[in-house]
Parts: sequence; structure tokens; C-alpha cells
Amino acid sequence: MGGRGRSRTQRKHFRQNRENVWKRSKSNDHDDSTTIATPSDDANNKVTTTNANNPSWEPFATQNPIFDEYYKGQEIVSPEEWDTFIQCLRTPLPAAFRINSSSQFYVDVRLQLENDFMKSLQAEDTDGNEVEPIKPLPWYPENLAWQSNFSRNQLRKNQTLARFHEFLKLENEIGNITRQEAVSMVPPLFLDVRPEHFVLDMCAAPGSKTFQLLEMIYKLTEPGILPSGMVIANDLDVQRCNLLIHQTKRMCTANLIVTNHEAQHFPSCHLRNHSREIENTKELHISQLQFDRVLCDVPCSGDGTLRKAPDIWRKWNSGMGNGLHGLQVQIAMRGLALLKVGGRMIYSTCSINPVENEAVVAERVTVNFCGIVCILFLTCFYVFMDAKYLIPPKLLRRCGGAIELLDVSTELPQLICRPGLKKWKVRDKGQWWASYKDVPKYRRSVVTSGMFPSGKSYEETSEHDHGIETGQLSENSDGNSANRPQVVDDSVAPLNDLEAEVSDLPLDHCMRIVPHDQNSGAFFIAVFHKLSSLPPLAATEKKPEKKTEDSSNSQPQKLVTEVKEDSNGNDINLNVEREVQISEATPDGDVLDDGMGEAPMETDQNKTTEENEKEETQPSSDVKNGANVVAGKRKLQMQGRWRGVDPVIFYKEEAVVNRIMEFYGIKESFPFKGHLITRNEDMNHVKRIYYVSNSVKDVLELNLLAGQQLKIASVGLKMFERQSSKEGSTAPCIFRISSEGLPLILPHITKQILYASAIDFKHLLQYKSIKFADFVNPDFGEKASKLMLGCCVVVLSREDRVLSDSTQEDAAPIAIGCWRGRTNVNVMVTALDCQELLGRVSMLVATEDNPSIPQVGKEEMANGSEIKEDSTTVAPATLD
Ligand SMILES: C[S@@+](CC[C@H](N)C(=O)[O-])C[C@H]1O[C@@H](n2cnc3c(N)ncnc32)[C@H](O)[C@@H]1O
Repeated sequence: MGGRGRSRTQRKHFRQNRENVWKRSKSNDHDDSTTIATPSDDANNKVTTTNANNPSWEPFATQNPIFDEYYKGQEIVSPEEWDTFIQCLRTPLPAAFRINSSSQFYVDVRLQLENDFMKSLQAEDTDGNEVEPIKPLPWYPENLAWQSNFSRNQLRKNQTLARFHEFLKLENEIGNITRQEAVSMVPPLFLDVRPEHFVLDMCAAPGSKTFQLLEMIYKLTEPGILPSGMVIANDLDVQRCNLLIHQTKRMCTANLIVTNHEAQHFPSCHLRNHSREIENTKELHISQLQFDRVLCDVPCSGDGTLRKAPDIWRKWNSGMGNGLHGLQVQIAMRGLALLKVGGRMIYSTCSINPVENEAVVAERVTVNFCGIVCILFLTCFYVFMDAKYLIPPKLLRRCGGAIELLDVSTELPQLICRPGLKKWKVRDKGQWWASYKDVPKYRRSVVTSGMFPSGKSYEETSEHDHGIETGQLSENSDGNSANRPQVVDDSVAPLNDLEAEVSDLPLDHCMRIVPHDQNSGAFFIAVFHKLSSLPPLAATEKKPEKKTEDSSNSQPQKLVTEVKEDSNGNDINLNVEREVQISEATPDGDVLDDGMGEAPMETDQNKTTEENEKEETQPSSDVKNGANVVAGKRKLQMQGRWRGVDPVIFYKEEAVVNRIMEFYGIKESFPFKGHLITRNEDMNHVKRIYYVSNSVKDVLELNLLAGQQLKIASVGLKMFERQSSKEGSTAPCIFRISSEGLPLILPHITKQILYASAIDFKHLLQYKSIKFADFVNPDFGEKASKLMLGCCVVVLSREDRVLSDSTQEDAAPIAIGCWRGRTNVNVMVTALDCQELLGRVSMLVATEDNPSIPQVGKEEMANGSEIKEDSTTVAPATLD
């Protein structure tokens, strides 16, 4: 599992993804500046920084007076700390990365970091610089997360650093490490995920946290055994979803479904209205989607990532947070509805703004789900209706008690977190508002009561002082009319001396990470525990939010089949096809305007899942012959009601499945039949067969019965691929085992396996194709010649593996997929993976007892620059 089998397309996506890529070094220094953050280059503490995304190489301005005014006003840090805080925000972020604990070689990678790089760098004089070049993040378990912090200058002068840099790039490409901002690694650590959990990651792209969640699900599972839990990773944005799919492919997991929904409308596939189907389906294990754990890492203004994305300095204004508050509440409340009683949910943002953080939490804690729905309802119509006709929020607070806010700050004692704020103000159009009662009527569609610490509605706070309503003008401290519609320039408004409301909720249980505490980005985390079912929702018709005057940049979206559900995620009304116009005050995205626009719900992705997955070891051939292509154009695929998405079909071609089982000698004990799916309706031209875990199978079956409510972008582990070469099609079994699927199926197959000595295994990796007669061990060649024509698996013989302290006795076998041709054995692994495996195997077996094996290990591992990125194809079209 993990670390193998990535396509060229996938690697390209990695490189394009700012969050997750270690870019290959170029001779250009500017490019290097994005490769590794270089705080010490900012020697003069100038308020500028360079960025490769800036085409003119103009430095970014790293200051914004409105930002300063806003956060000073919010007292985000004490006045004494302000200078340290703001200076820290202006320096680039140290690079951080995680070792993928699902990778076969993760222990070796960690040892290399601890024993080789860290010690060597400590021993060397790194240019007299006091910055520690690499160190494990003290709060991350098992030394699996690291931070590196050195300058281009140091990199140029220090050979160990240069070697380390190459090592990072290679390991990232291979999938053994993932680049991820340090603070972004925190939320999953508080989620307490166990292997049996059903986990929902509501806003998951590009997938850094999904990857962590999957690692947690897989923790402690034996090779070849799947955990009983699963992860559903959802994101609204199709392009970002694709990044997520490529990112998580490195996990080689059968326990993941990637979906493409608005999180606030995520379906629960409840079968209450389908009792007939339930009766017919005796084996259905679940009748509704409910989750043990929910991660709600919502879209936010992203100002906590200023050190990584300095372009935000220029764009930042206080309207960003205000505009996102409503959406954040909706997503979080949907998460709570889908959470099982007893479950845990995390709400997190990479924003510093209390309106996006504590205010969202307060809204939920105060009134819980039922209350929020009603508050949203009130908010939508406040502008139209007199408050006296609406349900008083005092009543709504009685719904409280179903959710508690946990204090988990002691769970990671080494992580420096500050308690959440209990008081803040709201700023809108250059005005500060301390209480909702002060907000003029014409702004109450934008500034809602839930944004304030008390969460009190107009009725509650105004004490019937309806001056504004009756047209009396009130004046703010500057003598301006507070309720007269006026355009106030955000940059010139004075900081009002208002006394902020103080929340009486335990918002100090929330955790704020500020940059200067541990040289990191900023983050906000709140942990919820669901104590009991949420009160049933009154028959409230959810209506589209009124388009506010701030929503000029929102896109109307077509939402098909909005499934109405009550507060516990039960469907109220299924299969109602209608169109709703949704408008949001600001576009979403983790960092606003990140160049990835919001995708409409119905997208014609124009490509099938199969087409999207570029062939790894053979040219694409059979798509053209498939039924999907009509008169040169692809017919639009349909997944239930979702247009433009490939269907998910259980693969039940009895003859083919039996042939595969027979050819590889798949053990009866392995749950095989019923676990295979394809994304192609034309069974004669299926190119790939995917394997799904029990848990994913259950969800897919439920989804089918519930009318395909889930819009599934990706599911299953690619287990078999059709071998479409001439020779391949004459083999007894035309489906070869894919490199992703090999670790899972290997313990369960009994045929087509060869055990190679270290020298023959290495020769295979080096030469890729070897004639039977040319193996060092003639016995191996003979055994190979006796296998059936077609796919086979070559396993490094255990006797030839030197098990060091780091490699446990029960370590997973090292194996590669090959093709037994008429005269040769051919390796079917990408060139990059061959190179990396060669290095690892060399380290494992190159000993004094084995002097014939060249000592290529360490150099090959570190010398990533010698590896040609494009040399992916190793299995020749003609296999012999
Ligand atoms: C902060 S990012 C998530 C980062 C991600 N959790 C990770 O660790 O890699 C927020 C994500 O929310 C997505 N998003 C925005 N609006 C959404 C919505 N209404 N429903 C679901 N996802 C949404 C964006 O496309 C973006 O990928």
C-alpha cells in the first residue's frame, strides 16, 4: 500500500499543486524560493517577498493597513505582541512535510531523516546560521512530521543540504512524503479516528487532511487486510476534486469515496422512504449515511496562510470573512446533522478572523442545529419581514444541549495553542459594530446576529429601542449617521471605541494557533461532541438566501434535487427535481480567488474516469472502440441523476471474474466477488477493474437503493488492468494486476508468483527485461518459464532480505508486477518506482555477504536529479 503506481498525469498534477509539491529545482533562483521557504533570505525584514506565481517577479507587498486596523481592533493578540505577530506574518513560512505512514518504507525514510540528514546537518557548520535546518515537529506523533528551514544560500554552499533537497523531491514524487503546511496537519490529530470509523471530510480538496485520515484508518492493519472503516472525501470544486483524487491515489486505498457536492447539501442516502427496497435487500448493512467522525475544514478567507500566500495581503478586506460566515455555518450544521450520536466533529479554518471562527462555533453551540436552521431562515427573511412575526431566538436556545464543545488542548501538549476569543466586534463597510442592535436595517442582510458574541437577535438586543426602525438617526462616535445608507471607505474609517459583547459560551475551548508562537501559519480548531440526536426540524421550507448587495460576484448555480432532510440527516423529500438559485456573498476556496473558480454542480467533465486515468504502462487503445464514442464524440456519461459523471457499476461478469480467480489462484477466504466495480457501462470494453472494501461496498449499495444521491468522482482501488498488447490479448487472463492493487492482493494469491534472489531482483529493476536463461539463479529462470503466459509477481526472497532494526520480521514483502512473456520476464513498474525501489533494495541487501551487489543505494536515493521524469514506460508494447 502506498508509494507506488502513479501515472505521469498524476505526477504532473502534484507538481501543479502549490500545497503539495516539492518543485523540481531550476537553475532560476526565483523558482527555488517557492521550493523551500527561505526566511533568512529576508535578511532586512523588508515588507516584501518573492513568489514564483508572480510572473513579473515583482515582490509582493506584505502589508495592508486595513488588515492591521481590523486585527488590532479585534485584539487578536495583545498590543505588546502586535509587532512580533505582524513581523512574523511577513516572513516566509518554513517548509513542512509528513512521512506517509502507509508507505512500505516509511520507517526507513524516518531513519534516513533522523540518523542521516538531521545528524549530518547538526554536525556541520551551516554557515553560522542559527536556524535549525531540519527538525521533527515536536507535537506530531512518532517523528512523522518535519520542518525544514534553510536559505538558498545555504543550499548552494552545503552539500548535505543539497542532497537533502534532492531526497525530498524524490520521496515526494514517489509518494513516501507529502508536503503539507505544519498547522494544516493539526485538525485530524484531534479527531481521534480509529480503523472502524466512517469519516466524512466535507471540504477535502486538495486532500492533505484526507490523506492523514486514511492513514489513521489504516493504522495497525496487516498487509492484505482492509480496515472496516472508510473515508468519504467531498469537495464542491471539480478541478480541486481531481487534485484530491491524484493525491489520495498514493494511498492505494479501497476504503475511500470521493464525491463532488456542496457540503451544506451533502446527501444522507436515507432509506426511510424505500422500505420496499430494504425488504428486498436482506444484506444491506446500513440504511443511512451517518459518520463517526466529521472534518469540516471549511472555505475561509485564508488569512492564516499569509506567510505562504503573500498575495492575500493585497486582496484582504473585512468583507471576506463576513461574506463566508453564512456558508461556514451551513456547512458545519450539515456536518453535525450527519454525525452519529457520540461522534466527534472538527470545525477548522486557516483564518484568523473571529467572525469565521468563534462566531460560527458560537452560533452552533448557542442554539444548536435546530436553532441555526431557524436563524438562517430568519436571516434570509429578516430584511423582508418585521422581527415580531418571527420565532424569538430565546425559544431557539432551548434546543441547545445536543452538542458540546470539547477542550482537547491537552491532547497534544507540545502544540502551542491559545484559547478561543470570547469577545469580538463586527466590521462592515468601514464601521465597527459591537452588537447587532447597532447594525442599521439596510445592512442586516449582510451582518447577521450570529456574527456577534451574544448571538442575540435584533429583538433581544435592542430592548425595543426601535430608533432605527422608526427612522430616528443614531450617531456613531464620529458623529456619522449609523443607519443612513452610505458608502464608507474601508481604509479611512476610524477605529471606534466600542465595548464588544462578551460571549457566555465556553469558546475558550476552541484553539487558535498564531504564527509567532511556534514559527508556523495560523489556524483555528474547534472540536464538537454530539451528545444526543438533534431536535427534529420544524417543517421549515429551506429557501434560497436573498441575494445581498455584497453578492455581486456570486454565481447562480443550478442545484439538482435538493434533498430535504431534518436535523438528523433524515430525508424529508426525495427525488424532487427542481432548480434553485443559490447566491453566496463571496466565492469560496481556501484562499479566495486562487484561480480555481467554483464549478457548477452539473459538469460535463467530458472524460470518463477511465480516460482521465492515463495509461501507466501501455498506450490507451480500446477507448476508441468503446460504445462511449459515438461518431467521434463521446456520449455523455450518466451516474444516476448526475450528468457528466461515469456510472459506478458492480462488475459481475462471472466468466471473467472466475478466470481471474483461477489464473492467480485467489484464495476463497479473500472477499473478492461482489467487491469489484467498473466505471464503464460497456462490459466488453472494461479496461480497469477496481476493488472496494466492505464498508465502501455497503455505501455503494445503499446509494444505489437511495436513487444514486451521491455524485461519485472516484472510488475503489485499481486492482486489474486489461493488457491490450497483441501478446497480452492471447494470454489466458488479459487482466494484469496493477501496481496499486498488488500489495492488497499479494497475500491472497497462490499462482503466478516467483521468488527472486536479491541479485536477480535487482537485475530485473535495472534491466527491466531479462531472458529466462540469463538470470543469475538458473532455477529462477526455469520456474519463470513454467508460469502461464501473462502477468506474474516477482517477490524479493526473504532469505536475501537483511532485516535491520527498522524492518520488522513481519514486514510486507517487496514485490513487483511483471509479465511472463514467451522468452523473457518483463518488469511492469514505472521507471521512477524502479529507481527508488532499486535504491531501497540495495540498502536492504547490499552487505558484505553479498559483495557482487553494487552499492548504489544511498546515492541513487538522494540523486533524484538523475531521474528523468518522463521515463515512465517500462513495459514494452511487444513484451518480449
Ligand atoms: C480549506 S480548503 C480545504 C483544504 C483541505 N481540507 C485539505 O486539507 O487539503 C476548502 C475547500 O472547500 C471547498 N469548498 C468551497 N465551498 C464548498 C462547498 N460549499 N462545499 C464543499 N466544498 C466547498 C473548496 O473547493 C476548497 O477545496
